Amino acid sequence: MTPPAPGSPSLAEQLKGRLIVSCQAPPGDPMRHTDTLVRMALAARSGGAAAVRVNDPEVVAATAAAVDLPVIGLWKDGDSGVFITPTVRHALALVEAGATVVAADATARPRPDGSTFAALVEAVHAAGAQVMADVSTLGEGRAAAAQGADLIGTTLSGYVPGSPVQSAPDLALVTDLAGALDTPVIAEGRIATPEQAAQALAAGAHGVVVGTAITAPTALTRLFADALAPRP
Ligand SMILES: CC(=O)N[C@H](C=O)[C@@H](O)[C@H](O)[C@H](O)COP(=O)(O)O
Repeated sequence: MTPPAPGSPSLAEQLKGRLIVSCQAPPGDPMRHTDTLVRMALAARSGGAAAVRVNDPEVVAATAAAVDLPVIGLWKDGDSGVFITPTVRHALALVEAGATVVAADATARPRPDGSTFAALVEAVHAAGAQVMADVSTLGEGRAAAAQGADLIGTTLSGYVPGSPVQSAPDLALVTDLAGALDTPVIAEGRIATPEQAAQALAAGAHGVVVGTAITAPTALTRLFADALAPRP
């Protein structure tokens, strides 16, 4: 990670009031192809995104090389428990690949190697990058901020045990986090329209991540196809 040139805006300044596009594809999806995901990131840049959020060190490296935007990198390893950048090893691989920010699960659940979120923050900072804490509750957001996270994202609201499944963005959590913390809050999860993105900013978000609504043609096609001919 190269530090910003003197006088250049900080990452938080670059993200203030702006859109971050999540360019990811689930396992088995035809779009899960590094060059394709890089093309999506380039399109996001052309469309006005201030940063991109990208999964897997290989995709982070290819995106950082090709796209002139901050890359928020994560590494999904597994599909249960803490699997978004679960360990320090995963986090440092993302920094090595060129991530400006490492996004990591900061829920209260145990990490697979018994490490702590605080240790991950310390290691990423020592390597010269920043940390986005993916949380599901106000308490997790407070804890992550106290442990030194640079950004707090509502990413995991609705996706962990005890967090009610929702179809809309969790703007109440955005409001609560923004009211309680000095650390910038990033609204993420189920933001499906430009109006919802604007509502997230109005609720106090510093920036807004949109994924599926922009970069997931398989899921979007399914919405339309199912509306015409619902599957059994
Ligand atoms: C819960 C989880 O694993 N979220 C992931 C985090 O990186 C991604 O699968 C989401 O697409 C991303 O958060 C953006 O959200 P949405 O696609 O709803 O705009």
